[in-house]
Amino acid sequence: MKILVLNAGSSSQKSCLYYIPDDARSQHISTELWSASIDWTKQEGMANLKVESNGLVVEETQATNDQLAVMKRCFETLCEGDTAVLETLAEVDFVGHRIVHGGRTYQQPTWITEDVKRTIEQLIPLAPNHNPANLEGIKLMEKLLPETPQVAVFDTAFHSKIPTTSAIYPLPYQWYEQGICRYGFHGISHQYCAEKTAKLLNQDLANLKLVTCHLGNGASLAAIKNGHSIDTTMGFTPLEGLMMGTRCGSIDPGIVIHLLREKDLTLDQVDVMLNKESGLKGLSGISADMRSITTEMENNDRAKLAFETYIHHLCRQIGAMVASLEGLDAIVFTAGVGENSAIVRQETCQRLGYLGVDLDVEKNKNSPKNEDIASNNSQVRVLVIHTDEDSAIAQTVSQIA
Ligand SMILES: Nc1ncnc2c1ncn2[C@@H]1O[C@H](COP(=O)(O)OP(=O)(O)O)[C@@H](O)[C@H]1O
Ligand SMILES: CC(=O)OP(=O)(O)O
Ligand SMILES: [Mg+2]
Repeated sequence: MKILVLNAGSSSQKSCLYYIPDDARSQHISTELWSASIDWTKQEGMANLKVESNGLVVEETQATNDQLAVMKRCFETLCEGDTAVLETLAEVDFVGHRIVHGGRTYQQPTWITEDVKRTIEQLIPLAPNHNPANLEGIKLMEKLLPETPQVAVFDTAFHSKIPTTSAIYPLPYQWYEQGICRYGFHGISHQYCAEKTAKLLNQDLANLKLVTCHLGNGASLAAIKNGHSIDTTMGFTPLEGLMMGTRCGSIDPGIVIHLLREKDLTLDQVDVMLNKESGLKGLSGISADMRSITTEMENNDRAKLAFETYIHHLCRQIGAMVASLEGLDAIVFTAGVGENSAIVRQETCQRLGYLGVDLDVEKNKNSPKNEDIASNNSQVRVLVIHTDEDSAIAQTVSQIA
């Protein structure tokens, strides 16, 4: 079967077409026929489209703010030009979507119906940077592939069984009953990385205590014990936890009350500030992109401050996850920053020496994918894993199809 996967992140739209032989569904075998990514962040009003298939890499830059038009163009390349791998789009058997917020309603992969779309829409206030793009993706696919069944795979699902003490906020209990609780995100990635880690270490996932660090534009940690998420840094929305590209992560909620009450900021202004103008971008005044921060920090104090604060928050919250796990066998780095920034891993691991973490600095320098980069003496393994949320979604779809 051929499965098209759509994964809308806060800074990018990634899509992949997989072929999974019918007799190999349970064996986690898939072939990637085509992949595309759209980067919305390179320059205001510009979208960068990169398509890979047939051994080619084709890049296009579109000068537009019309995200739907860029997405349409992206899917045209499945059937047109040198990157074509299909005669017609109708050859796609199923479409799988990463849906960021599933709330309490959806904790399993789910066939997309009008009800499912309505719930995704109702959850927009809880994931304003993601659920709208997810819904757009579903609607576009309904137009392009009206006969093709679509499946929603939820980023919240993996965390849906975390213990109540991790899930509940110490607010009046009625709010918990009304669904104000920790949902956690990046679950597809955290679960994929945990399974991959167990394979790479040749150990049973049931015996491992892991902290998975998903450091992309959005960033979160998960504490994984016996293969289950038992704690995570993102919460009711993808705003809590680590300092991120443009999001502040955890701050004193009193600041929000103060800004609204004393500083005459409107609710929308505070929302934009916390979600889009904070984090690396807010502190540095330069960029949300870790590449620019690490390049600039040699000569720029604010870039250096942004970097050091990022590492401080990361290490502090890794400590919190280790406390929840009551131990640690491995730390896993993944996603854009986690996979590619040697300096982020090095600075982090250096500060975690007290936990018995000892990095092989030479191995770390090359950012090897799917490898253990801890020294032989390290009491804790350190892995860099290329998160393949998309193939994980395709596998999930193939198992329910
Ligand atoms: N070589 C690199 N060094 C440091 N950071 C990088 C590198 N490549 C990508 N990144 C970071 O990864 C981020 C994107 O991560 P990604 O996981 O693709 O994000 P998302 O899915 O949230 O859109 C970019 O904002 C950039 O900061
Ligand atoms: C949930 C979330 O923050 O996702 P992303 O990192 O893809 O923006
Ligand atoms: Mg992502």
